[in-house]
Amino acid sequence: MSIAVIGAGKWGQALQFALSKNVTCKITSRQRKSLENFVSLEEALACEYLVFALPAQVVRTWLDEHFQFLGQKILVAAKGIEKGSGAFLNEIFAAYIPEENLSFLSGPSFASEVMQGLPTAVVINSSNEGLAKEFASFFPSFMKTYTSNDVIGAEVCGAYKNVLAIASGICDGLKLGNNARASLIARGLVEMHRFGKYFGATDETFLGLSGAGDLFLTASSTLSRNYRVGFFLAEGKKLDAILEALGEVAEGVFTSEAIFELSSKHGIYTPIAHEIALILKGKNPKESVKDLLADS
Ligand SMILES: NC(=O)c1ccc[n+]([C@@H]2O[C@H](COP(=O)([O-])OP(=O)(O)OC[C@H]3O[C@@H](n4cnc5c(N)ncnc54)[C@H](O)[C@@H]3O)[C@@H](O)[C@H]2O)c1
Ligand SMILES: O=P(O)(O)OC[C@H](O)CO
Repeated sequence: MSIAVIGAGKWGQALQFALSKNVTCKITSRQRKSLENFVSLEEALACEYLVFALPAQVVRTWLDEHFQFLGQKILVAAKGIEKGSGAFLNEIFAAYIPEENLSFLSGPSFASEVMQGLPTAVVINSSNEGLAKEFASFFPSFMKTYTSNDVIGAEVCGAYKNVLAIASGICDGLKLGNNARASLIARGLVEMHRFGKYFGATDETFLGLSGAGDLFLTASSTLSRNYRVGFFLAEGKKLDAILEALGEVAEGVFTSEAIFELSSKHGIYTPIAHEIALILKGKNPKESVKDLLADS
């Protein structure tokens, strides 16, 4: 078997590190990097299994410009909803790859901890159970892999938790306390569930690794890029400067806009995500806190 990771950012490198414990895992990116088994894009695309670790917002353009379906089996490792279109990643990939060849990775998984070989549990989500189990079998013993067929639920959880992590960072940046952060995360889980159910997600996904697990992780740690964006926004730093200094993607910044658009279009009650979208457009975080506390 042959497998390659597309994208050599933090997550792509972490996934190659993990997968290389069990199999020879190639990696490629637009800029050549001095990584073991770094290969050309052509060589990567010729592999039987591909793991996509690109930022969600560039996926459609990347597929348009580079991808040719040769029967590859795909594991999408990105988390996000495309702004502008409001498209989920499974919808974007479905235009290029048959559903039975598609799977999606979710769950509480900081790249930096995977790179240390620390215990991690993830979920591989696909309508094709056999494919999910194939990819699950490639992961090393320190990464416990579960499988699920709730692709929509996993996608909503992975994307929405990033927006809630920004909210949690804002809460801590404003020094509102542990009570406030716990309430925010709990209400955020309810809101994420409401949003996911609208699009056909399954209830238990939100109580598992993809939902509560990834939300608790990301909303409670400075290891999260999204949490750090929120924290620095609360301190009055400008978003552009925060992202420049971060040097890595914070998907919640873009997914926030996508959720705002989808919720407005479909009439879904998502007050926390709504306020985060407004804050990212310049609203004072302290005003948002007042509005959320005053909200029914
Ligand atoms: N870092 C983590 O802990 C982690 C864990 C789970 C999931 N993810 C998800 O994985 C995805 C990637 O995150 P990351 O942490 O690797 O981000 P990153 O910022 O570390 O790396 C992103 C990589 O994508 C490349 N890239 C950006 N635009 C591109 C384009 N147009 N064409 C080709 N390559 C492009 C960049 O050069 C960079 O190497 C995100 O959706 C993220 O939410 C990250
Ligand atoms: O650093 P973040 O906020 O993008 O979170 C990384 C992973 O999604 C955690 O599961």
